[in-house]
This record gives sequence, structure tokens and C-alpha cells, in this order.
Amino acid sequence: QSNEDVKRSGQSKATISKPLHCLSLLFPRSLANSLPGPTPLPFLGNMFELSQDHLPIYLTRLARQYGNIYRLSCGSTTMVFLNSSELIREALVKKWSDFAGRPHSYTADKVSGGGFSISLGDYSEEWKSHRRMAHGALQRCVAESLHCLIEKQMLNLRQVLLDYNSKPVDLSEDFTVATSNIITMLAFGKSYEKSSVHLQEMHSCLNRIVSLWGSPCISALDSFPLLRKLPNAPFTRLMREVAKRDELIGGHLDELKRKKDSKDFAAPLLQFLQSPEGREPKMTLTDSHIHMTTVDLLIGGTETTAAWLNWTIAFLLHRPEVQTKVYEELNSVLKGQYPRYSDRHRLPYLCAVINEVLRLRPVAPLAVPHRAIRDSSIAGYFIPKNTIVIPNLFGAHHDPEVWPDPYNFKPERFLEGDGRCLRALMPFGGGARLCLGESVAKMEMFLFTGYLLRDFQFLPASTEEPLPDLRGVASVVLKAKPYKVIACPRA
Ligand code: HEM
Repeated sequence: QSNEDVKRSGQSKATISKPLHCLSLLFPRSLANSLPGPTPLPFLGNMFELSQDHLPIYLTRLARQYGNIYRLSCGSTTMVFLNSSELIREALVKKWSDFAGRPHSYTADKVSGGGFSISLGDYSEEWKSHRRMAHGALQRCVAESLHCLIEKQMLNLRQVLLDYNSKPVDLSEDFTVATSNIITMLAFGKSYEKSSVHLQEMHSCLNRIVSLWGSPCISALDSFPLLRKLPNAPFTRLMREVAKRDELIGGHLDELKRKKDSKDFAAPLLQFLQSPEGREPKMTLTDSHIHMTTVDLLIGGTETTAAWLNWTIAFLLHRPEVQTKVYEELNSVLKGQYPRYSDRHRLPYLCAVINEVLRLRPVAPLAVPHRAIRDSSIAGYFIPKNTIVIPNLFGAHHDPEVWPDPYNFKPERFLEGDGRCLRALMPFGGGARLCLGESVAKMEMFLFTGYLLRDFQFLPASTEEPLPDLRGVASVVLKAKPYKVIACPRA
């Protein structure tokens, strides 16, 4: 523990009110009490801090006060927040086997199909084999069919934008349709129009699950078990949506099963998941595994990349000269052709823009909570088994020690220096729980921006309206607030 940290935790103690401090001493706190952090209230802990409107920004501010590692509690649960790439790397990468668990929680069990989910499932031999098989299948999709699927979706999206005829429109739903179609093509061999009732039903169901699950009246059930005995309308709604999700996805998978041996069976993910080459010893993927893999990929792979694309356009509206520079680079390198993923090394400025948007708006700003599966340590602090560890990726990406002028959009920072910036960028987390769809997302981001910026100039909706809000709305995914834009076809 550095002198600086000791000083910070001392300052924090001095600022809390005396009666509150005395009260808090009456209640034992479990975790390494040496960790700094705001004083928890009896019973409630730091509920006030945890229910802040834009949690990633608030947590980042706390890091300036308490240091890059601090603790907050909710009921009897203590959470450790990591706010720098160095600390996140120490926990998730260097000590990956200590922090690869997921918290056991009442509500996660209810939404994760009895523990078959990759994203919410705890670390175990079965989980490892399941994840390896899903990863292998996804990598084969990336190598064999993804490029072509993305190109097709980009040409569809191009037509949709041309049909808008330079009218100001909110493109977020069109981006979601494109990213969702890539996953549904991989998983079910199907794509949908924006107007499809089926697509809308699936999206609204998955979105409602994510937003209901993140709501305080539902998370409170994890920390305060007594509340589970009381009626809870949002929780009943959540369970209804989970049942609907399972019915929708189960319907698709049953249809694929029936078609399996027919000529029109085209669902690469399922094919690879069930192929003998990808099989793990001592592991048979059941229907429940396949069902939850599909749910994981649909949830993980739709809103994330779509939200990132929406942020990119928002930043480019604020900085038109960056848009011009990307266009000039595309033109001079590709001479009018569409980019291929293999062109990325020849388009450094475009890649720098992609990375800078990922830095400023990591779309999964607090990743997914980790759990210490054995006693360990971070930055010299003792971290007991079962402690919940939350990587604040947003905070790490705004750490002034690493990123000069951290709140400013400056793609150039990725072109300068010795690669330190790339090492500190962690939008996909790291270690055993690294985002399963990282390679899918990277190809999508590159081709989406390359295609769109080659064909269109994005202009503000009008001179009177303000430019898009860059603060956004933070839930599990960090999204831009709705805004309109003109997609003007390039000559
Ligand atoms: C810009 C796009 C994306 C970003 C920034 C992103 C970021 C993340 C992050 C931060 C995590 C949590 C890592 C942790 O627990 O420490 C995660 C997990 C995950 N992501 Fe992504 N993601 C993106 C796109 C995708 C896509 C396209 C897919 C699927 C095709 C996907 C599937 C998943 C899955 C299944 C997990 C859970 C992994 C596990 O628990 O082992 N993500 N992602």
C-alpha cells in the first residue's frame, strides 16, 4: 500500500460525519477493511453510491478520491472496484485463475437458464469446456463465413441509408438490425427486416431482460434475501420475459433440429458447435448448453457493437475534420474499393478512430462482475475468496496517469509513442473471461466504419439542434442518447 493510498484513505475517514462513523463501527465488515472507500451505512451499505445515475462516471470520480482500488458494499456484499488498466490486468490476466469466477446470485441463476450460460456461469471444468467449444465454433465462423455476412449486411444498410434520401433520422435501430442479423445468420441461418415482428419481439424481450435485471428493485433481491418473500412486480415481469426468450430461441433451435439433415440447413455456429473436430474430451453439449450459447451471443453481440457504431457517428459529428481524414485515408489507400479486413494494417487512422471510440465509450463500461475463487491479493491488498471484483473499464480508460487529456477525443494518441496506449486499452476485459466475441466485434467495427465512411458523409441533423450528447446513458451497456443525423451519399 503506497503512502499516497494511506493518505487518501485517511482523508476519506476525516470527511465522514462522526455519528455515521460510530454507527458503522457497530456492524462488522467482512472484506479486508484496509481497503479505502466511502463509509457504508448500516444495513444499506453504499446503496447511495451504487444507485448513481451514470455509475461509471461516478465510480471514476471516486477513484480520484480513494485511489484506483477501493471497496463499496451493498447489504452484506462487498465489492472491490478496479479503476486502472494496471490493476485490471493484474487481477484478470496475471491472476486470471484467482478471479475467473462469477458471483453466485439469486437473480443471475434465474436468468441464466440454470447455470448453462457462458457469461453468467461460474468457473468450473464444465464451464471451461463449454466456453472452449463455443469459442472454437465462433472462431471457425470468423474464419469461414463472417466477412461475407458482414459485407452483405453493410450493403443492406447502405441501401437503407440511401432510401432515407438525406433526411435527418435516428440510425440506432438500423445499426441494431445489422448487428443482430449477423448473429442470427450465424446462429439460425436467418436475417430479418427492421419491420419484422419476429425481430422486434426478440429485441424488445432481450432488452427488457437486460434493463429489468439491472434495475435496483431486482438487484436488491441478491443482497437482501428477505425481500424475495415479498411481491415484486418488476421481478415477475423479468421472469415472464425470460420465459418468452426461451420460447423464441427454443422455437428456432427446434426448427433447425428438424432441418438438420436437409439441404437448406445453414447455421454455421450450430454446425461447428456439433462438429466432431470441436468436441472436448469428457464434454457433451446438451440442448441447454446450445440454447444458452445462442442467448449469450445474441445479447453480447447485438447491442454492444450497435451502441459502439452509434457512438462513433456521434463523435464524428462533433469532429467533422476526423471524418474527412478517415475518408481521405480510405480513398488514397483503397482507390474507391470497399475495405477488406486484411486492409486494416494499411488504414492506421481508421483503426485509431475505432480504438479512441472504444476508449472513451467502452460499451460494457463495468464489464461483468468477477468473483475471487480463492484467497488472493490485488495491489498488495488481501482479497478473500468470494469477494466480488468489478473492473471499471470506463475509469481505466480515463486514467490521467496513462491518457493525457483523457476526456478529449484524440485518435492520434494511438498513432504516437511506443504502443503503450494499445496495451492500456481493455474494452473487452481480459484473461479467462475475455469477451467471447472480441474477434467478431473487431471485424464488424472495421468493416462497418470502412463501408459507411466510404459511402456517406454524416452531417448534423440541423444547425439549430445541439450536437449529440456525449455523456450517454449507462446501464449494462453504455449507450448514446437518441439523436438524429443526415447520411449524405458521397459523390
Ligand atoms: C464492441 C463490442 C464489444 C465489447 C466492447 C464487448 C465487451 C465485453 C466485455 C467487457 C465483457 C466482459 C469481460 C469480463 O467479464 O471481464 C464481455 C463478455 C462477453 N461478450 Fe462481449 N463485447 C463486445 C461484443 C461482443 C460480441 C459481438 C459478442 C458475440 C458475438 C460478445 C459476446 C460476449 C460473451 C459471450 C461474453 C461473456 C464471456 C465470459 O463470461 O466468459 N461480445 N464483452
